[in-house]
Amino acid sequence: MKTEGGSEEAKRRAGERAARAVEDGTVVGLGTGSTTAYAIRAIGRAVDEGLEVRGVPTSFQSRQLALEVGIPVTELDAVEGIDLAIDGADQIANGDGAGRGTLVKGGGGAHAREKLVGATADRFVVVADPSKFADQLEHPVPLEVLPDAHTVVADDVRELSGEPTLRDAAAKDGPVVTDNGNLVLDCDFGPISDPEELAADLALIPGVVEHGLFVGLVDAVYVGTDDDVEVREY
Ligand SMILES: O=C[C@H](O)[C@H](O)[C@H](O)COP(=O)(O)O
Repeated sequence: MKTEGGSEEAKRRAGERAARAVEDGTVVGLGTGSTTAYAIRAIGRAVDEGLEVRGVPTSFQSRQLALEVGIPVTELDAVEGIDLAIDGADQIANGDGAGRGTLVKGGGGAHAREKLVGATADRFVVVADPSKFADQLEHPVPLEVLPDAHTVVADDVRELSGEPTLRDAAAKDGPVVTDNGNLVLDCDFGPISDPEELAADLALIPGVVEHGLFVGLVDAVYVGTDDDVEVREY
């Protein structure tokens, strides 16, 4: 479930700036989405100029793009670690209190692999435009769920005062099916006062493969605007 984003110029600046942080001889996590795509293309150009990297894609989309631009791709279980992961976000908490730097991800349904790769990385950098920030998270939280679990998970979400919606596919009848063969429930909890507590509650629901709240994972956010990039360390 995607919300309206910022300008392409802002996304491009954020993505290309993050790509400059990729060092020679490293393994880089390749996130998913329109902002990260600018980073992947920039890494591809650097590879053309001699940069040696291996990319661990987080989705079919990022793998396809990496292959298209010439980044050698590998898998998480074929590397000893990830030096840097670059990824986008659907919403970022910028308040000073609990939950600062917490993300909602999964607008493209890729958050399970994105969390795995981001959590594995020595440094996890998010690329975004200013429209992604909020004082308090309120973006619906995507849950990747086992296909036959969607009704019971939806009931559990309602018990947590959330409103679940099975994500429909745009160019196919029926629901979105993730790269892992699962379904997605977009769960509206309204303003989320305690993201850490909600993340813990969601993680305990049987049938939930992964939820889209990223708590305590991000190291920095590169915020692109139409004429600059601000780096916010967390
Ligand atoms: O599943 C998709 C991801 O979490 C994306 O990183 C997120 O939706 C942000 O994408 P975009 O940069 O296109 O706004």
